[in-house]
Amino acid sequence: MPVDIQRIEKDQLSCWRLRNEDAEVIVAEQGAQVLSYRQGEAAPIIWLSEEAAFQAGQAVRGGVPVCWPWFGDLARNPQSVQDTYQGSQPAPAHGLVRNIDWVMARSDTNDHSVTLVFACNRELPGWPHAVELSLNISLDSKGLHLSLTSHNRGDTTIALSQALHTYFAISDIHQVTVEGLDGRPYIETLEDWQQRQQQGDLIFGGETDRIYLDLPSRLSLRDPGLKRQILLETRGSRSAILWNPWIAKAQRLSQFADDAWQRMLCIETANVMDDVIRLEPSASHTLSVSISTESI
Ligand SMILES: O=P(O)(O)OC[C@H]1O[C@H](O)[C@H](O)[C@@H](O)[C@@H]1O
Repeated sequence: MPVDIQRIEKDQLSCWRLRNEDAEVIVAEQGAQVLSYRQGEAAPIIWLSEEAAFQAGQAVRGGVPVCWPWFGDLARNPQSVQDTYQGSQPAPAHGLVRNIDWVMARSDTNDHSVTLVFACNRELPGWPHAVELSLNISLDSKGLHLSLTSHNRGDTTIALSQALHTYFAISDIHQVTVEGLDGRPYIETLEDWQQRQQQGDLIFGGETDRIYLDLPSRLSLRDPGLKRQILLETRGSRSAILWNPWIAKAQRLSQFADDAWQRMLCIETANVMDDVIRLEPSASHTLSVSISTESI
């Protein structure tokens, strides 16, 4: 089966389109952000907002933004992560790399798979640390594989939090279930960051913004409406954020239709809270997720 890599433009953003058999992935150089992933005529697997704007310097709503070298609000991170930022400007949410250009450093194709490697080795404002960052994006007959590697080239230990902030496309938020969380501790960020424990599978009945800890390597998103489950296999991660803005927050989000909360769910493969990374000099860490689907 032919595999194919093509450079395309989406408004102001330079992108790459990877195709393999009947699957297609589009990645923007800005942020090395996967924008979309679909297999054949089926509904997209990764969600991209119908109001997405492809503007330089602005993270695109949907796809897989890379959050690095911290996740979320820096002030909510462990002190060791907060201490790495020395900027005079307020620390931006989700770190420093999601709206700057990365470099497409390498591509590989063979009969069955296609891989792009993006690198981000720029100096980051307020973050004077020699950590090389790369994202490997690989499409094969099993699915889409993302691996984010941080390599400490400096001589001090650096603490990082991070996430592959994946937006999944779903039929209806009221009908989907996330399996693999039962019995796991989580932080309910909407109730004063209380620590709780998940009972059973996760279903959705309101705004959700939770940090799950101590996770197994496999989660699944069951979607009876689309007759499929999306499987996530992770490596180098024990934490994930489960996020859906629901009705009121949807109206405040940029590039987000008022009713889009019904059709998306973020499962963000992460290293946050007690799962942050301590990267010693010369050490590297890889955070990976493999995304595939099965019929149900
Ligand atoms: O609007 P953004 O900066 O892209 O953030 C979108 C969302 O990301 C994460 O999932 C956080 O847990 C949410 O609290 C946040 O609203």
